[in-house]
Amino acid sequence: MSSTTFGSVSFNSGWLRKHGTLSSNSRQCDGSLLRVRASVASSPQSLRSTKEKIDASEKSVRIGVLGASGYTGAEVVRLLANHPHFGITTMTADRKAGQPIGSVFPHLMTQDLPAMVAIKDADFSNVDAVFCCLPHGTTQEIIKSLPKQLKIVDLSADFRLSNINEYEEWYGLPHKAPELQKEAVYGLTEVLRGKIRNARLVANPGCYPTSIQLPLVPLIKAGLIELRNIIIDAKSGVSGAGRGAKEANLYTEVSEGLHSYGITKHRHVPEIEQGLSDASHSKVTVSFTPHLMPMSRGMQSTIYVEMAPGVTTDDLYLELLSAYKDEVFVRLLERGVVPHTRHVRGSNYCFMNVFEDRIPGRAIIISVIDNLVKGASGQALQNLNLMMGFPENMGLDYQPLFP
Ligand SMILES: NC(=O)C1=CN([C@@H]2O[C@H](COP(=O)(O)OP(=O)(O)OC[C@H]3O[C@@H](n4cnc5c(N)ncnc54)[C@H](OP(=O)(O)O)[C@@H]3O)[C@@H](O)[C@H]2O)C=CC1
Ligand SMILES: CC(=O)N[C@@H](CCC(=O)OP(=O)(O)O)C(=O)O
Repeated sequence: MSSTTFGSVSFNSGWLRKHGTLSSNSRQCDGSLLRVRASVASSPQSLRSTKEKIDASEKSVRIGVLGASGYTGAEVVRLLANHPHFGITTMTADRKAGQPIGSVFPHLMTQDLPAMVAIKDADFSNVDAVFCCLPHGTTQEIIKSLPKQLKIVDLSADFRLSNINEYEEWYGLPHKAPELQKEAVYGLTEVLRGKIRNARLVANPGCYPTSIQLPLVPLIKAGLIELRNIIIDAKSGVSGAGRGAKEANLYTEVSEGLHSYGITKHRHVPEIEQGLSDASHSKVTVSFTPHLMPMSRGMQSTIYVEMAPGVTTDDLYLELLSAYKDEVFVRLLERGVVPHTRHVRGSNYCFMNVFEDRIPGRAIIISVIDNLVKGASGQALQNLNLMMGFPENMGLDYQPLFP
C-alpha cells in the first residue's frame, strides 16, 4: 500500500481514500497531526462523504457545554451527536482549555466540534442554551454572569436545594446566587415536567437522588409506604466522582473491593429528603449509605421500606406500573426479574423492581441507572428538550450497551 507523508506524519492510501485528500493549506503546514486532522475534517470529501454529519450551524438550537472536558460534559457531547436540533457551538474547559476535544476524549474525535476555551473567552452570542457541567461551588457565580436570555440546565448541586441554609450547612459553602435559587426548578423530569417545561434554569438532580426518588415518590404520594425506617443502600461507579485526579479514586483504592463513604453525612441526604418530603407534604428522614464500586459507570439503589398496614408488594408493583405506564425512560421489570446496572449502561433508562422481604410488612425495591446518563447528562438533555419544546426523548433513544 502506498503512503503520503506530511511533515512527520504519514498516511497510507487506504486512509486517504476513506477520509478524503488533504487541503493544499495542510501540505504547506508543519505537518502536525492536529492541523492535518483539522483540515481533513473540514474537507468536503472528508468524513461527510462516508457518514453524513450535520454541522452545528445547520441545527436550530445552538448549545454551549461548560465543562466539556469532564465526564458529564463529554457525555452531553456524546448524546448530542444524535440530536437533530441541538448543535454545539461553544465548549469550555479549565485546565484543558485550548485543547481539541479529540485529544482529551478520543472517543469524541469523529464529531465536528468547536475548540474548548476558558469560560472567560467563550462567546455566548451564538448560544441559545447551556449545559453547565462544572463542580458545585464554582457554578453559581458563573451562571450568574451568563446572558439572561440563555436557557440553562445545571448539572451541579448548586441550585438543587430550595433552602439556602440547608445548602450552606451540607456543602459547607456560602451560596453566592440566592436570587437565582428562587428561580431554579428541580429537574426530576418524570415528577416535575410541568414546571421544567417553563423554566429558564433547571437544577438537574444528583445521580443517587434520581435513582432513589423515582421509585419512592409515587409510592409515597399513594400513601403505600410508611415515612419512617426508609433505608437506602446505594452503590455507584467511580465516574460519579468526576475526572479530576483524587487519591481516593486511584485504581488501587477502588479496584478489587468496595467501600461505604459519607455515612449519615453525604450531601445527597438533604436532596433526597427534600424530594420525599415534597411528595408526602411532611418531613421525611432517610437512612442513606452510598458505596463506591469497582466499575466505571452504573448505580444501584437498594431501598428497604415498611409498607402501610394492609399493603402488599403487589400493590407497590401495580402502583409503580401505573405511575410509569406512559414513561419512556422509567420501566418496571417483570415480577421477579432483578435489575442489574449493566441492563441500563449507556442509556437514559431507570429500571426498577419490587421484592417481598422476609420480614413481614417490609419490601425491597431495587432501582438502577447509568449515573452519567439518567443520573446526569441524559436527564439534562431530557430536560432541555422539554424547555425547548421538543419531544422529551429526542436524541436519547440509545439502547443500553450489554453485556
Ligand atoms: N459524574 C457524575 O456521575 C455526576 C456528576 N454530577 C455533577 O456534574 C458536575 C460535573 O461533574 P463531572 O463531569 O463528573 O466532573 P469532572 O471533574 O469530570 O469535570 C469538571 C469540569 O469542570 C471544569 N472545571 C473545573 N473547575 C473549573 C473552574 N473553576 N472553572 C471552570 N471550569 C472548571 C473541568 O475542566 P478541566 O478538566 O479542563 O480542568 C471539567 O471540564 C459536578 O457538579 C458533579 O457533581 C451530577 C450527577 C452525576
Ligand atoms: C461516586 C461519587 O463520588 N459520587 C458523587 C456523587 C455524584 C453526583 O451525583 O453528584 P453531584 O451531586 O455532585 O452532582 C459523590 O458521592 O459525591
